[in-house]
Amino acid sequence: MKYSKYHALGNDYLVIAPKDLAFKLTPEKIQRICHRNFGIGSDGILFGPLPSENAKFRLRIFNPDGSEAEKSGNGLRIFSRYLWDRKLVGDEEFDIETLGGKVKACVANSGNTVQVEMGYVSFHSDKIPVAGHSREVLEESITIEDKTFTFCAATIGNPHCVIQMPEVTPEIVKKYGSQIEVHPYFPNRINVQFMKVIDRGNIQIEIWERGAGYTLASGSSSSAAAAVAYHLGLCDASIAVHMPGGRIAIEINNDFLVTMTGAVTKVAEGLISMEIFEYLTD
Ligand SMILES: N[C@H](CCC[C@H](N)C(=O)O)C(=O)O
Repeated sequence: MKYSKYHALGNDYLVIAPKDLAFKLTPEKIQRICHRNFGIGSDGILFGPLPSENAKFRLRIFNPDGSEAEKSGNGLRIFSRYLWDRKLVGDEEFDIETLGGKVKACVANSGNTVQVEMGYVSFHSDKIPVAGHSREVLEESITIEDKTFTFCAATIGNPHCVIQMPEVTPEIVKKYGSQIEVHPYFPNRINVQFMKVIDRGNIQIEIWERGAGYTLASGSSSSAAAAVAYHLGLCDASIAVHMPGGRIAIEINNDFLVTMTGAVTKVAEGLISMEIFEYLTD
């Protein structure tokens, strides 16, 4: 079965087109395809283009644990580049329907840069969701083991927990991220970012993704963390988000409409052998 592999600042995805699908994409098969040793290896699968009633294309996004995500910023940049590589789009703006809403995308710089209008960020508990009474989730407390953190929560279609720290490291996000991801506060689980505000135009984040674990970059995490920093008055409306895999440019308007611009790199095209699914029950 054909696939294309791309990465966006080290957050890598496989694109599988419905026309090439040779079997039902079950969670077990997705886990196997994404496995770094027993499969191709990736931070997720982008399944599309699918038909849509209200956009030019529709995209389904799967995490390596087999769960489906409402949105993926890096995934949307990669999918946009895939469409451009196949001449299904040119340099014009086009829209893509996702589970977490419709976005607008545009490919530039000979396919190496993609801009996506990601949608509006909300901090409201009912939309994220976060357990408890209806409110904006800003500067609340969460205790994991011996540590109590102050966090803000946001959604840009998918949910995010943003924790501001004076310094951030991979170690801290790997130590606490997996427990925050599945904390009872978050009925749909949650993506986690530890954020350092460098100055009014720059933040640094370390990321633990829902359904994927530690990743080198994340577009929706960049959007959510930047929106939190802006909402808290710590940053201006144009923010560079620095991650281990590289940098994403975020623009936020007064209504918290977020536009993300970042790189995409093509890695490979290939064929998935059915042998990798041996011993799977479904
Ligand atoms: N794991 C995320 C989806 C992928 C997000 C990330 N790769 C991005 O670039 O936004 C979730 O379950 O919401």
